Amino acid sequence: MNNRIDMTFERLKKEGKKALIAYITAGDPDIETTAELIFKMIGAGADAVEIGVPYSDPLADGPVIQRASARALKNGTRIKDIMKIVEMIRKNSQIPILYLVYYNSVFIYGVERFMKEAYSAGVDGIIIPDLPLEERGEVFELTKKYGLHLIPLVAPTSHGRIKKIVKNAGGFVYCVSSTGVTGERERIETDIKSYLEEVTKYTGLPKAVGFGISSPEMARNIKDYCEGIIIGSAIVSIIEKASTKEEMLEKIDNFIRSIKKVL
Ligand SMILES: O=P(O)(O)OC[C@@H](O)[C@@H](O)c1c[nH]c2ccccc12
Repeated sequence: MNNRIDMTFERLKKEGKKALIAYITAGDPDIETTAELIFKMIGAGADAVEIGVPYSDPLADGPVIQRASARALKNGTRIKDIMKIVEMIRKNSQIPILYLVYYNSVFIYGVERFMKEAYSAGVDGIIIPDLPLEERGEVFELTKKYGLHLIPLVAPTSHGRIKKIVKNAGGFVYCVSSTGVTGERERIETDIKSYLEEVTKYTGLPKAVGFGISSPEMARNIKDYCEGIIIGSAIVSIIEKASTKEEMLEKIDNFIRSIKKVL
């Protein structure tokens, strides 16, 4: 197996560490800055990057990422530009790269064309939060054909469906910490320990937890039960609030370091 996602989780396991998967919306605030921010996150210790393809109706996203998507679309970000960012990162880094993309964007672009170009650019895995189960077979065949992992999402309410959801999955399982949309939460109400133990019954894949994690304390409380932490809105929020690019890059650097330190 030479998918970068698998290799990274294997390496971290040997080191006794957990993965930090950092999310960013492509094209927010603009495509060049997205590339710079990704390099900054890699330098600060992120173990994988999740690049969000902006979409007009991001139903799984809370207000912070919705606004990021709107900004990115407003300045004309296209899938082609995002593929170019990935190619650029690949010239300098072997970090695992994931796309977070809504099904409609993939469908309109052409499922096979999307997977083929993603693979050639250097993408390792795809997350499609709204992929209908009926379409999954075709999408899975194409991700497999191009050596990409299709990352499944499970929720604390998945229970009996977990087995079906993780079938054919590769890379890791995205364990949604709580029901609802993406975004920072003051605390996570789910009993993470028993939830993740339940997921472990159905799959030996690494588990990464996302939704609502925004501080080192929260990451520390969860990390013992999983193999990775995913952070999105807290990162996007720094990007949104910064008044200069320098401030943005510096704050992202500090934030990623502060989380990585506890993992
Ligand atoms: O933003 P949060 O709460 O830190 O959660 C991660 C999340 O942003 C990222 O993985 C993501 C962005 N958009 C999504 C849509 C569905 C599932 C997950 C996502």
